[in-house]
Amino acid sequence: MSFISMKHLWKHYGHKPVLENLTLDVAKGEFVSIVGASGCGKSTFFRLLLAEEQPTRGQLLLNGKAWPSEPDADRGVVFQRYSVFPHLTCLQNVRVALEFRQSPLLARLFGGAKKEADERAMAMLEAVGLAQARDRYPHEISGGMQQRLALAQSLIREPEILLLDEPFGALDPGIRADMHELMRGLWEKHKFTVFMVTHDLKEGFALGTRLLVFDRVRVDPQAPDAYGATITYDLPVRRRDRQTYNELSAEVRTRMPLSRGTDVLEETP
Ligand SMILES: Nc1ncnc2c1ncn2[C@@H]1O[C@H](COP(=O)(O)OP(=O)(O)OP(=O)(O)O)[C@@H](O)[C@H]1O
Repeated sequence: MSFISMKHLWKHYGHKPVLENLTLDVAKGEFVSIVGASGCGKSTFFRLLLAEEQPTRGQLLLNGKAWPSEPDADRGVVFQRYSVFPHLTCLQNVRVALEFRQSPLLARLFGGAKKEADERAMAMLEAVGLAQARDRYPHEISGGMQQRLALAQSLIREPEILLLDEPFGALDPGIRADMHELMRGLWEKHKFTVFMVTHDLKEGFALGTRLLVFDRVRVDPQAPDAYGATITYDLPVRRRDRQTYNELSAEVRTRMPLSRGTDVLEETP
């Protein structure tokens, strides 16, 4: 039995299919990179995984059981744009994620529970390299540091499934490389299952154990909304040599219209 299983999954908005006939099995601990042209339904796919939306048809199973019907802490998400609270320090930003979980009504902890939450939040800040910034506010730290903070906020809740929606897309290349290293280390340590949308194929190959390509296989120019996207490529990715990487990149490139970031295929990840 797979950890996550989709069978003939469809998602319509009104009469318009956005995703059609997705069938996919994902094992626990996989790192699934997702690429696809703009507007082909990647965010919609995430909303299904977060249970913010329900499939129109088909099955979505977690450990063989019906998918949870509401968002919960088992699925964390990190977006491209910094989603941290501007009025809270780094430490408070991470602690509040625990407070929301443990005290959903007040989002406040007191006494021993608060001390313990502070210790855990501090350990998480250390894990993402932000220990020195504990008392600084988001506007006082860089974009890369804010993304580290957003990651810490998600990870403190120990999600089983982590959804990354172009998490490094707004960062400079040098900072992205550091973030990749951090992400890989956290994933190897915590073993959560990751889905990461990226427009950068190289990033998808560098971090993923698997690469999915979303694309529309059926297109009717007279009725542009008649068909949705599906998974057209599902490639295993391992640390490979340059030749294999280039072959895989070329395969994906034939399936996916060129979009932002796909011009970085010449180097080995
Ligand atoms: N709530 C909604 N109601 C109606 N249509 C929607 C809704 N959400 C998304 N869509 C449509 O579904 C399609 C897929 O949108 P989605 O945001 O999932 O694509 P995407 O692949 O994430 O795009 P991008 O890469 O640009 O972020 C688009 O045509 C969008 O207009």
